[in-house]
Amino acid sequence: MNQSKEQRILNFVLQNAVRGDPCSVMDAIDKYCSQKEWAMNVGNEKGLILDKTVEEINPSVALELGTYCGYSAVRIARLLKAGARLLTVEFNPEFAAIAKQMIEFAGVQDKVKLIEGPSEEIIPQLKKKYEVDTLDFVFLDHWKDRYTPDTILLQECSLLRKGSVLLADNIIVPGAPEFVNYIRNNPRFQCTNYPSHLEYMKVQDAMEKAVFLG
Ligand SMILES: O=C(c1ccccc1)c1ccc(O)c(O)c1[N+](=O)[O-]
Ligand SMILES: [Mg+2]
Repeated sequence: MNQSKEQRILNFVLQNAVRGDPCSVMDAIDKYCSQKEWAMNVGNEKGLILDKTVEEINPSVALELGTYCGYSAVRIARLLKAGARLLTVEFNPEFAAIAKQMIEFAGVQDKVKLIEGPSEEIIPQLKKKYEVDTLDFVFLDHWKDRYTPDTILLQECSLLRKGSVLLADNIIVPGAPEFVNYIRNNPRFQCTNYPSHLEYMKVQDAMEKAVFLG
């Protein structure tokens, strides 16, 4: 049966990266997706914004919405301190299966909990089922029309605390205009925009950071 693009990305990583070396995994994905087949990984340019945000926060508990092939999960997990953890949520079972292998090959599986299912079902389970008190960092990179309802749901579930940081990908392309309107006009968030480019393309994109003020 024809392989999926995501399987071809994983195969390229398995053949070209170094097991247990997260940076080699990120580099292999970026090389394949810039030279062979475009894919919706956050990429290196926006990835550096993600890195700086994670390093500033040094989170104990981080949440990612939208795992895809695991590129940003590997990127985030490699920066986490001992004992810190990333919960990453993926709705698509095929993507989740690829991401699981990618995370394990990169050697960051002990820091990452991959949860398969819709974000609107998983978020209300985080406290009791996944033993989360509050989230220090949330990376939003899933369906763009879920950014706003899931941000509201995080608040309703008391998962944000004063200083919790949200970072949202794709503010321009594909775009999340409803989320931008919601978050920038909400007095409970302090927002910062980071202009960048769509992964592997010369197309304007941006990330939005939103600090929860409590
Ligand atoms: O929505 C798409 C998309 C739309 C159409 C075709 C391919 C991808 C997309 C594009 C770039 C992203 O960085 C990203 O996170 C996504 N996404 O689905 O979450
Ligand atoms: Mg994205």
